[in-house]
Amino acid sequence: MAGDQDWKGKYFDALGELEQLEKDWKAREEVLVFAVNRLSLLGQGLDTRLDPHLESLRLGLRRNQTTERLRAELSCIAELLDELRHLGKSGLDDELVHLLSMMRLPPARQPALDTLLVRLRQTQPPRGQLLEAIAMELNQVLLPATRELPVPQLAAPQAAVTPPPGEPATHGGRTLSTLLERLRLPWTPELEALRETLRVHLEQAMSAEDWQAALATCAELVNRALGTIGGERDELRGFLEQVTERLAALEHYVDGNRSTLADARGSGDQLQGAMAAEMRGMRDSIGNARDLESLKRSVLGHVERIDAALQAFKSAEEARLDAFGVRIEGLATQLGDLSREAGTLRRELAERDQRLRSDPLTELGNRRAWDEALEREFGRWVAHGKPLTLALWDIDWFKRVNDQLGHAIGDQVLVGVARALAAGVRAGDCLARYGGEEFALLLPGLGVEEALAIAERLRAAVATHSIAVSGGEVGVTVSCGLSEFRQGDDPAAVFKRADDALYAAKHGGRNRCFAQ
Ligand SMILES: Nc1nc2c(ncn2[C@@H]2O[C@H](COP(=O)(O)OP(=O)(O)OP(=O)(O)O)[C@@H](O)[C@H]2O)c(=O)[nH]1
Repeated sequence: MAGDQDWKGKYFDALGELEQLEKDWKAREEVLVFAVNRLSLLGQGLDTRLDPHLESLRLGLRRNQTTERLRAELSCIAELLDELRHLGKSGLDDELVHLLSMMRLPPARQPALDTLLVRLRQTQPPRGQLLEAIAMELNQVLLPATRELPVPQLAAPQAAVTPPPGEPATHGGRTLSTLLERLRLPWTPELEALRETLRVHLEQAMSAEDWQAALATCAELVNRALGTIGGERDELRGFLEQVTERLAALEHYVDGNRSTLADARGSGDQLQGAMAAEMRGMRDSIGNARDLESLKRSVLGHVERIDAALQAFKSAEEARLDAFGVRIEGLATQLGDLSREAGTLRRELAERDQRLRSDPLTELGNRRAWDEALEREFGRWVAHGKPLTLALWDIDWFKRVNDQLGHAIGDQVLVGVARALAAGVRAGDCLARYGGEEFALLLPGLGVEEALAIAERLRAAVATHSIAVSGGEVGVTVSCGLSEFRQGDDPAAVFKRADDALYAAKHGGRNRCFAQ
């Protein structure tokens, strides 16, 4: 009996343990299903090939599909992830390094680039400093005239390429985007538009084919920029050759006139000599005259010779004056041509200058105009110490506008916001399109309190007026971050504070202005 009791006790103990184990397994399974669900949501958007498998995995878990089917789905996902890891970590970086190593710089600069590339190959991301050094090397070659200019302080490179939620940018995308921004190429509006398109692509997750296309666009961008530099150099060389020719012609005229003057002086001396001789002859004739008749003849002879000498001098002088007139006329034509050409060139340069500094879509100043204005106003602030405030604007939920209404309407909204902001600032304030849907404003002479009041007015103006777009109206809001220049600040520090304030405004609910 006692043995029976033992056996029963053990049986119930074992049953209890089994029940406990089953509960533990159930709990663990729930945790695992939850974790797989979350991880698959996180992975969504990484790659278009991966998305259907992740979705099917989530569905399978929800519908309690067989372990076999779940395992098959998981092995597909693992394979794709392996492929993506390879592409993201090495393939893309290799392509970037390959692209850089394809660039041929002048012999004096090539070794420096080679050394940097060797270091780039040996360094793990993030490699911002190395890329900055490479960008500087390329800048030195591309625009020697700007060698002494500092590399622009990219106040918020991360922000500029932060991927939109749900579309994570790869590390390589950010790297390439940052590198492009730091290159001091002659960004014509056309090239800027191309760079912006590329940047928007780089912000999104891309397949291997997309990468190839993006790198090809990148190479094309650099080549076209180099072409622009070459074209401008040729144009300038042509103009200088023309000016040199005209100067040579002017020199020729000056020489011609100098010899004309020398000739005139020579024939004047000749005339004077001839007249003096005739006068002496006349005086002698008068002294020696024996009768009136011979005196008359002799004097007449002298007078006729004097007259002939004068006539000769006069006609030589007239010929000289005619030649001189022709020369002067030629000279005037040459000078007229030169001054017309200089005027055309001046106008073309001014137009090109304007194009280089303006954003073709919104017609506000572009990033280049902004960088220059910031440098200029910072210099004034250092010199005079009058208040200076910087404001950054960003359209709220702009991605939704693009997603729901299309990029063309998105562009019209951008223009509408730019106009609303421009309408509310003074002529001396520098308003520029900093990038994508971001605007930057400099308010010279205003402290943060006054600037905040203006920003509030602008924010309210955008929020209360719909923007007319093709086929209707769209209402958007903007957020703004402001910061005033303080003792010891440099532009990058102020930009960073304004950007932080903008971030706070976004996270504080959007459609608001914050100052820091
Ligand atoms: N139509 C158009 N869209 C642009 C242009 N430049 C940038 N964008 C888009 O602007 C959107 C910015 O989106 P996000 O950075 O996610 O920000 P958001 O949707 O405005 O959201 P919050 O800033 O957080 O309020 C991206 O979808 C870009 O593709 C442009 O020139 N034209």
